[in-house]
Amino acid sequence: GFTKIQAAAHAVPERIMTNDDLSLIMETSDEWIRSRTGIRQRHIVSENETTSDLATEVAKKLLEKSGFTAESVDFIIIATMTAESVMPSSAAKVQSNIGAINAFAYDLTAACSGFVFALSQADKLIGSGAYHRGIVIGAESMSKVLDWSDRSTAVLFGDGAGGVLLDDSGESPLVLSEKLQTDGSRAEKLTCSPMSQDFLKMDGRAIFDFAVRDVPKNIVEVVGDNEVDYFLLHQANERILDKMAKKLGQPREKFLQNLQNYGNTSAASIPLLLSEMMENGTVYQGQSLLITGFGGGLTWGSMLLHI
Ligand SMILES: O=C(O)C1CCN(c2ccc(-c3cc(CO)ccc3Cl)cn2)CC1
Repeated sequence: GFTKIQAAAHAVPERIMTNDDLSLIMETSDEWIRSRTGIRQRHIVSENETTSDLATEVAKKLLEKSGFTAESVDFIIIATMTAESVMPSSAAKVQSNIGAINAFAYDLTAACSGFVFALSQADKLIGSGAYHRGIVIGAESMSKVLDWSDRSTAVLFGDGAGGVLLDDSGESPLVLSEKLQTDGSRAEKLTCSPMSQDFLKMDGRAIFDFAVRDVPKNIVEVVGDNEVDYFLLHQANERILDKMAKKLGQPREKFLQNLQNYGNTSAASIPLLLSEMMENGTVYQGQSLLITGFGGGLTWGSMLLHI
């Protein structure tokens, strides 16, 4: 059968940092952050909490919600740019933590497009008939890779994880169309290399322009003349969502948003939004959703899903 989303789940660290909390440790203000980004607060991992811990929490919730056993899972893909170790991968740790003894597991890095790239791959693993059930998670502890002395980026990001459990029980295609893109020639505009002590750096103007110029073209191509119930875009900035809605000639309320509560959680932002919106009944089976990631690489990509 076709790929089907059997469950969605999310997990965020307990600790909350408000904009006012940030204004105590750096030259910023709640007014500036809210007016320029829409963000009001973000969740921050504790000292010994890792990306794998967040991903493990999501995986356990997915098994609980779906009722499937860990032994029945064939693969685990974690989209992350903040794995606490390269080897072993976060996915391998999650595999062990949940006892998914029959699953192969790997991490995928595509920055804020990671979840979309991973979901596309998972859809093909299942669509090929080679595998039947899998877990795809976006998980980040961005607070561990930020330059906390750079107020232009430190206020934008947050920690969290979200994911989906997929299997091959679908009666009709999940993915109606998709387009994944990369432009490595603009790689220097958004970088992060913790290994060489280089924390997150961003040319905000260049990335903002990239989001407003290149991403809408990708969305138009993927949507075609299909109806879309909701657009679940990477939760980077509220003003970008405003501009996207205008550029695409779609009602702003179709562009779901929770960045006010979590900040930009990179690869976790789309699955975190999807999980919350399914939990509160905004999103439900039978709807057409457009998911779009965009960020470092530069990478960007959309998938039109009939869930
Ligand atoms: O208004 C201002 O002065 C500033 C102008 C710059 N801003 C930006 C710029 C870029 C991003 C961003 C980041 C990523 C990385 O995940 C991906 C996608 C985007 Cl569009 C977020 N905020 C903040 C407000």
